[in-house]
Amino acid sequence: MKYMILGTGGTGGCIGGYLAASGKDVTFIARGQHLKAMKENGLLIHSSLRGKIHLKKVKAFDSQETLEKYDVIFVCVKGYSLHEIVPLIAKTSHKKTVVIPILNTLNASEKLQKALPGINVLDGCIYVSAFISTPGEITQGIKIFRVVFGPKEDTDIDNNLLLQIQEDLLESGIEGILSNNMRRDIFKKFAFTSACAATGAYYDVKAGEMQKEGKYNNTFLALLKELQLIANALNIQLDCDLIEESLQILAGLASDTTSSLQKDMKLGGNNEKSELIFDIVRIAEKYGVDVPYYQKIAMHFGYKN
Ligand SMILES: NC(=O)C1=CN([C@@H]2O[C@H](COP(=O)(O)OP(=O)(O)OC[C@H]3O[C@@H](n4cnc5c(N)ncnc54)[C@H](OP(=O)(O)O)[C@@H]3O)[C@@H](O)[C@H]2O)C=CC1
Ligand SMILES: CC(C)(CO)C(=O)C(=O)O
Repeated sequence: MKYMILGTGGTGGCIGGYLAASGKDVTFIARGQHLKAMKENGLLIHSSLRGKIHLKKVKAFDSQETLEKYDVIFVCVKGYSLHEIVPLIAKTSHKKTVVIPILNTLNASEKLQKALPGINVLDGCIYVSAFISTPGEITQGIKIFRVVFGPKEDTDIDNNLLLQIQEDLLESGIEGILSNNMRRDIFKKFAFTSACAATGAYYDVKAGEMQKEGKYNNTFLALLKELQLIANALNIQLDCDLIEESLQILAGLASDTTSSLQKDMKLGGNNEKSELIFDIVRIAEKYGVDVPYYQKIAMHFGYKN
């Protein structure tokens, strides 16, 4: 099975790095200094789970260089880069290729499917904390590494292929979960990240501050309560207590963790505030749900209705 990692950043570097380290056929798509470093020295992952993973030689290309077709494409770019990678997916897919977006957004899969009719786009999400620490190197910071994926409702995808992907993930040391309710699972993962990233970015605090009782933790909880109302409005049946589950994930983060939203805001370029914060306000407006905490944070970051 041939895997392509479309976007070798924090998430893609970890998925592809683990798969390649266990002998799977992986091609990495990257660009800039990071790609240059990978071509010269391979990929180095500093992992809290596995120690150092050093792949001395990797198949790394930019989006123009790769001409092959792949069986599985993990889409691991930020929400704001999604539109630019569509031609590459179209070029590198065959009839049975499955595309698995793992982004922290509620509708990445729908957007891709709309732009790529005839290609099998699954739903996916990821539990990991990782970032490019220097070109060619990824730092992975928590002990959870889980990829949840599955077909969208009412689609017909070869189940053996999905089971094979799950087996490959498990063999590589990634907790691969094949789900038959991705609407629920994406919302659960999104909810944690959205509340965590919105709180962290608004107050400019690290996970350790949010873990303690007090103002930051209260905001995190208030956002989660609003997300529960959004889930109700969208008719998403959660199989857990959103607050309990999110508190558990928060407790597992290293105290110096900041979300990728916060990191991107500090860098001053593009960021995912539209997907992670504004989208909730948009949904709330559409369904008439009261979300004062999201509203306040969205306005602070420039949301205009
Ligand atoms: N990092 C984390 O811990 C987690 C992230 N997520 C989510 O996963 C998604 C991916 O995040 P993350 O891995 O952090 O993102 P990163 O920014 O670390 O990685 C994405 C990489 O893809 C590259 N890229 C984008 N477009 C192209 C292109 N056309 N050709 C080649 N390379 C390209 C980017 O390059 P460039 O920088 O030049 O744009 C970047 O290196 C986001 O939705 C995020 O919210 C979910 C859970 C945890
Ligand atoms: C888990 C968390 C909040 C931190 O890495 C994340 O998902 C992100 O960075 O987007």
